[in-house]
Amino acid sequence: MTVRQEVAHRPAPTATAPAAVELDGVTKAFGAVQAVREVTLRIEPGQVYGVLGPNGAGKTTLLRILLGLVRTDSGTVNVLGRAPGTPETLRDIGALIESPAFVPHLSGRTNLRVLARARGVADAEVARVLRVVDMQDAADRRVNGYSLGMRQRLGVAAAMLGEPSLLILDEPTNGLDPDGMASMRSLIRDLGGRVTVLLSSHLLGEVQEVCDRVVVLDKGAVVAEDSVSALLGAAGSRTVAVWAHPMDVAGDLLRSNGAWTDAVRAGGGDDPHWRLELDPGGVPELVRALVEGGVEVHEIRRERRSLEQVFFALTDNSSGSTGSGT
Ligand SMILES: Nc1ncnc2c1ncn2[C@@H]1O[C@H](COP(=O)(O)OP(=O)(O)OP(=O)(O)O)[C@@H](O)[C@H]1O
Repeated sequence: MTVRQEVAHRPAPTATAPAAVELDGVTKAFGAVQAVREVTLRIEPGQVYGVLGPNGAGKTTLLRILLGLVRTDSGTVNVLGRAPGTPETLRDIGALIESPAFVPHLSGRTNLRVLARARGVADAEVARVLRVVDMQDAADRRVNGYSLGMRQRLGVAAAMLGEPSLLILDEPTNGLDPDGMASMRSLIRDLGGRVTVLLSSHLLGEVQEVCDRVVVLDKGAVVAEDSVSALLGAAGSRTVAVWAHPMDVAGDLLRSNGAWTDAVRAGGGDDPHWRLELDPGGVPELVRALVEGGVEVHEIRRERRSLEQVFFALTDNSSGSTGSGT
């Protein structure tokens, strides 16, 4: 059974459903450190929502605020239509913050049973969440023999006990190998749509692949909040690649025009083309100039920027503290 089928009995959120998370002007300082500054955002039910930012940007503080673990200085916080941190609110939230703690000499299944009982969740839930994270086969082995990836999956299973409608995952692929990352990504993607998933990550490739929407924080403040596709589109690159024949004639024409003197030859011998900076409105003029100069234009393609490039441009952080995740 797929994750989709496992959670299918939960009705899909409707357009009129209240926000899963709503923050308005939220601010938090630790002494002189302004960890969160005037953050306003809304997360719709069923979204897979990413919180991105360089080290110290305020990601963990934000997640802790949602769990009621940190009290804000000002602003309003609404989680699943309620105040954060109350027993009713927490009952409907599953969280995986840092590495999950399990009793090492007990099996995965027994660990989940202990947690289920402590939370007043029916035993049958254990089998369900094990199926969702595809851990049935390893469920009766001791946790101390699990790989890191298996522990993380068990952590997600634990967070899902009792069918919370909001899952908060802090760096869910932290320390996983590429296989573990891929299966965690597909698990998160499958959960989206039915459950609201809020995840923080340094791994931009991961966020680009799994999230519907992201907020980018820098020094506690929101520097962007949008769908991943809009962020990539809005920050669209000015760089275009031009395939034309003959190449040399095209190059002479480009370089003789004051607007395109930055054109450089790229692609090596196999795939020669010209690369240059060009605004979208400049394409017709470029094509006209080439064709009038006797050049055949085979293709013009605008380069897509990766979320990583957008992120660095937004946060002015090119120190490499954030990996590409791929
Ligand atoms: N309990 C605390 N006491 C004092 N300062 C804190 C506390 N918690 C966080 N901070 C500070 O607030 C700022 C934001 O920290 P936070 O952990 O939220 O960032 P982050 O984006 O999660 O960073 P990282 O990616 O490194 O985990 C940092 O400057 C941090 O040192």
